[in-house]
Amino acid sequence: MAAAATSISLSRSATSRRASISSRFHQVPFVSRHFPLLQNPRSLISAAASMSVQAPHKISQNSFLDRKESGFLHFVKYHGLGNDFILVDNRDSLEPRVTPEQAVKLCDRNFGVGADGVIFAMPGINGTDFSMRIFNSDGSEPEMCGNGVRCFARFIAELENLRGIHRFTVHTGAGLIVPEIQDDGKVRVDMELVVDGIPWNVTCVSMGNPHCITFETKESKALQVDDLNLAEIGPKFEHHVMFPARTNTEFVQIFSRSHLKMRVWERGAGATLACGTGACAVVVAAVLEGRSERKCTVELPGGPLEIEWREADNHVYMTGPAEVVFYGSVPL
Ligand SMILES: N[C@H](CCC[C@H](N)C(=O)O)C(=O)O
Repeated sequence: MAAAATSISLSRSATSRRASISSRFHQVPFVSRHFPLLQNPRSLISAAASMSVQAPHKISQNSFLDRKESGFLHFVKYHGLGNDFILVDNRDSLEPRVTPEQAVKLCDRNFGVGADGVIFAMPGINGTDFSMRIFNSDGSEPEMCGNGVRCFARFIAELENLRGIHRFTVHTGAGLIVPEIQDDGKVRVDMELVVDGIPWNVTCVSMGNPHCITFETKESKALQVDDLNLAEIGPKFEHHVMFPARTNTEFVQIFSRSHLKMRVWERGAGATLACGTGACAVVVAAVLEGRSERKCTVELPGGPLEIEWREADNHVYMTGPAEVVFYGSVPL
């Protein structure tokens, strides 16, 4: 186990960096560290033990970001409200330069750098400016990460030396994300769901089974549910990468604050005439979005259901008919 030479160089944080780091880091010198890609966490200890602290000298963040020595992982540590990540410049390849197993070691807070995940800034895909992949600290790979994408945006701004307000497109496992760096250094991300190239405003509700409810696309401010081609759009929601277990999808039109109309594309069943859990999820979403009262009539293609999300006990009550169609016997 070769102890790798690791050096720490201290430098004052540059003014522009202060804009991107929360105030509690305002006076702390920026510490840049680069760790050789080690085979096991013990090596990190020997590397840490053998590290020599050079006399503090100023490095520009650009010179650090330009470091390319092979055999080392050069990274920048970011956090979004304490959710912290190791950010890696991977713009030269769509293959992460760190494996999930190495990510686990790097994220180890005792034997590694310590982080909630490793995020890779990669080349764009299908015309986007960049793509982002992330490994969790357990080595698994999520489709997306809200705090992470803000850190990603700040990292891109450093790498690309962007100043002021900037928006760029990022391909992620959850589809297209468009972060916007604001002039105060904060990052705004539109977390809409892009399905078939169209941004939809959605609210997702679990009734024990997953439901994705939408009242509008970003462009058109209200759905006319009878005009929708469910056979075309339904499967694109059901199989969207955002829903690894797939989802039921309810498309809703508001007639009044107590009268909603919905059509449903069910997971595993397609367009059905009625969906009880879906109607319940619709009322929960409508209340959460401030669109309806807690007690509504939900009109489905097969007929109405009375739904109440009762404030007193937080239960959702569904009232509706159930009728015999016929009696039958079949040979098995
Ligand atoms: N039709 C059922 C919902 C079935 C949901 C199923 N399609 C799923 O995969 O969750 C209902 O009335 O609640």
